[in-house]
Amino acid sequence: MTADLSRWLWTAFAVALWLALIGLTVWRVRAAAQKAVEQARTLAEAAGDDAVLIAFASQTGFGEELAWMTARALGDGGVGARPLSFADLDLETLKGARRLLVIASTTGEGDAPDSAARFVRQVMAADVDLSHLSYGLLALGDRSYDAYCSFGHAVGDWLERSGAQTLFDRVEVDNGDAGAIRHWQHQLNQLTGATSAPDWTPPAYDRWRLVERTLLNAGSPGGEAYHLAFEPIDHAPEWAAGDIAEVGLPVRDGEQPASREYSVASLPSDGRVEFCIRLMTQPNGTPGLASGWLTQDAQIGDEVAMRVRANRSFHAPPAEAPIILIGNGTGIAGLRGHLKARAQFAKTGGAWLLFGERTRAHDALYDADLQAWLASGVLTRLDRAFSRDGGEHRYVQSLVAEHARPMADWVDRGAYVYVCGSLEGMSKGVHAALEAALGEERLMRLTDSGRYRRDVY
Ligand SMILES: Cc1cc2nc3c(=O)[nH]c(=O)nc-3n(C[C@H](O)[C@H](O)[C@H](O)COP(=O)(O)O)c2cc1C
Repeated sequence: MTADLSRWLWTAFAVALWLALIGLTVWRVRAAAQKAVEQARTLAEAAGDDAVLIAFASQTGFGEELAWMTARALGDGGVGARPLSFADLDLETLKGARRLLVIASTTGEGDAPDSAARFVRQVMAADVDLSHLSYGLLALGDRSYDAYCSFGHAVGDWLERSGAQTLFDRVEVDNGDAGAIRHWQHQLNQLTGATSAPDWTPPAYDRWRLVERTLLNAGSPGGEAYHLAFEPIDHAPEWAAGDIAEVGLPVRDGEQPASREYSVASLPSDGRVEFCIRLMTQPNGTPGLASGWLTQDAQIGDEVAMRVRANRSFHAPPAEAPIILIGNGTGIAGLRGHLKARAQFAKTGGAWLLFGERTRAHDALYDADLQAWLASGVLTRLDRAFSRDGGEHRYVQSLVAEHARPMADWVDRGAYVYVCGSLEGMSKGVHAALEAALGEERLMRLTDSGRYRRDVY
């Protein structure tokens, strides 16, 4: 065999292997999505007319997960259940139900999750008679926010005004508190008559190993941002771009700190979970509990308890649709996951990234990846704003305003808009800039149809 022929054969073999890997990944993602749909259909079919309607409004997937656990618990107790997102909930469905369980998270500053925006505008604004309905309410929130559980309470107050009867007192869950969730489960047992249903155990963490930690922004005027990578020890779970990882922290001063959530910046085909984490500082100058541990104290090779959880409202749009990705700082993590996912398709509808950070010299996070994706056509367009490079402070929202025309064109061509990053520093400004660029009405329609999605913190 000549050297040329053998080189050709090796290249053909490598390309075939690469295509097979892509095919396998696409098949796996489709199979997982199909399984979720089938599960929903089976539950709904088994539910019958007297099913308990479980309406969930979730921004980052926790409420949705609890909705499915609730449906399973009712099913195990012999009571049919039908989980339904607020995105698909209408008055007719409520009129047709006799018993309703609402699982409602609060996001933003006391706001409804995006999936519930249409319901709030169109259904909750009206005076309706729901006196035939009995309901229970699980309100998810976090006491560190001023408007604690306020969307859950808004739904509860509206149901009261509409004449619905309570099945039991509202249950509030502060930051995933296990005790409150157990209380909800006991209320479910009352509904099913079960006496011995096991408590929902806290979700099992998998064992992962920290294998890489790289400082991404040496010399930056901002806080240090790190790229971290973890490899699974026992088994490799499946997940999709947009998903979130929940990290269990070690016990500190005899107390178990609440877990922390991070957007996953990699795909299962990478064989590792990757994050982009900023080292936070507390008001007294000491490092943040979770970010300090992950970026400073944990050593390469250390074991970390973690589970990856679905964040369906930030999953990818169809590959053939254009996507506009908007973010700042460590928000690049979730967006990088989406670009990696797009890179697995031979043909896509195009991707445009608008990103904001402090300096071009030190904070052009994942620049090598972005340049490679620009060169390969995965990324169609890249616009970055660096706020500390001198002159006027330009942020990512400034980019949205500057490029309002092409942005509207992309949306006309069916683009989805994904926003990932800080709530305070970015998402409110980006929202206002999008409203100005696209018009309030159009942005509302995008939200209602699931084409405007946010993963902000
Ligand atoms: C960006 C952001 C804003 C939030 N705002 C509030 C709030 O105003 N009031 C509140 O009680 N909880 C707030 N929370 C806490 C969430 O309601 C809580 O984490 C909940 O468990 C999330 O559930 P989900 O995953 O179903 O969206 C906020 C969380 C995030 C990430």
